[in-house]
Amino acid sequence: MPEHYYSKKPSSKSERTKWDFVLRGNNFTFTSDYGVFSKNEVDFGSRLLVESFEEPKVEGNILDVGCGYGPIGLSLAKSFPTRHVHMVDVNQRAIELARLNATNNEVANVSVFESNLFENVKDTKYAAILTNPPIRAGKQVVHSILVESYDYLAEKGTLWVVIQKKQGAPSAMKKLEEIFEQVDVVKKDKGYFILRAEKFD
Ligand SMILES: C[S@@+](CC[C@H](N)C(=O)[O-])C[C@H]1O[C@@H](n2cnc3c(N)ncnc32)[C@H](O)[C@@H]1O
Repeated sequence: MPEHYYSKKPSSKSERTKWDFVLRGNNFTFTSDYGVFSKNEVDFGSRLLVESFEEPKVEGNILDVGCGYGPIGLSLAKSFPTRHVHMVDVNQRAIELARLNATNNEVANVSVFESNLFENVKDTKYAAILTNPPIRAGKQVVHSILVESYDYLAEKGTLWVVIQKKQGAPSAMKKLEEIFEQVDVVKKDKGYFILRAEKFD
């Protein structure tokens, strides 16, 4: 069986790497590894997503779906210290690294837990949900994240998605428009789209 970054228990050898990266004006030292998405630097799409993100108008926690080693959730937790950020992933190696990165970067307002999609997510009133979705897991998984997010958002809560045009941005946009009251492309850069969907009721 080929190894994927979205395996529950990656079997690839472990060889951690550590590097510095600035997100939203804050310095981070990240540890990543084989068997997780983006081993050597923060993915361009993830960076575009966090740099485009605007603080939600409503009270509430923030959720990062498919957190990997943690760049999205940790950068938002650092930017918005009064909010709590939940970070979930199906990949146990990613969860372990996200926890380590939270500790090493002194980010305390996060909870990192294992979840297949929203399976273990209990909060249903998130102010914002962000995702750089697992394209390689298939369109069904990606669209499940988009569709199910609606039920986990507070009224006026927003879903933020980064997706490349060639990897399905137009169909993701169409799917979001079927469910959300307001959907916008807030940024386009190098073929990456940042989609923002708002729930009104
Ligand atoms: C494109 S990567 C983004 C990782 C990380 N957010 C980043 O910016 O580097 C997508 C992530 O989704 C996770 N994933 C895949 N299938 C999932 C599922 N069914 N439920 C939760 N997470 C999943 C993968 O393990 C991977 O970490």
